[in-house]
Amino acid sequence: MTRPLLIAPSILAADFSKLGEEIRAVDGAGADWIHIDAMDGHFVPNITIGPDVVKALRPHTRKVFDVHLMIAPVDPYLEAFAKAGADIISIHAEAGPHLHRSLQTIRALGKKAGVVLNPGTHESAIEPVLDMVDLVLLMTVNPGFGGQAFIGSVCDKVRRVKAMIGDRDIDIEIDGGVTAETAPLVAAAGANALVAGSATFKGGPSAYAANMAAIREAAARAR
Ligand SMILES: O=C(CO)[C@@H](O)[C@H](O)COP(=O)(O)O
Repeated sequence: MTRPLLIAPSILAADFSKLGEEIRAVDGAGADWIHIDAMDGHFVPNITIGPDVVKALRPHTRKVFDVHLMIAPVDPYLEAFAKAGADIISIHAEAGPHLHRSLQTIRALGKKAGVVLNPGTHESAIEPVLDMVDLVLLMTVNPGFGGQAFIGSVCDKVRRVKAMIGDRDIDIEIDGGVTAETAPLVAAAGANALVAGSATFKGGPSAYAANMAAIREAAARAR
């Protein structure tokens, strides 16, 4: 079965002085999911969005809130992000301390669970938890900042993860440096959900629809 192609603008690249407006703009411009990056200044060298901001943004769209937690340890924050309105909560395999327990908690909170791998982490780290997740997110940059260069060597890992997943009902999402030029590489390798920050938000609101359409069309041609 071919999974639907999904475009998830990362609001890390949006204008933080008007995040609600920005979310409404990408919603209207064709975003499938809204990707929200929560960074703790410890697991990654940047601090961004917490659950109170997610809660404040929730009324601005009915689209799926795809929340990527770059937090270690993450367990103390799962409930707060769930209550704030996250639909998918993704956590890093590298963040620990107990990946299996954290995924159990996310599912027990009634949310979809995602597991994330940094570019330098082998996919064997997630094999034992594949039956507990709805999403595998493969980073194509080292996490912490938007606007970094795409790491193409991750494409081989996308292929291997796709094979490992088999017929399980799991989306493969890519995050970092996704553009109309790099999207075909990961789509051809088997990814179906594409996070795009800089490539969506460049040029301001009047460009968002065309920016996302360019990524979507380039990826679709490569599948
Ligand atoms: O999680 C992260 C970075 O850690 C990403 O979601 C970035 O925000 C993607 O930004 P672009 O590379 O698309 O600008």
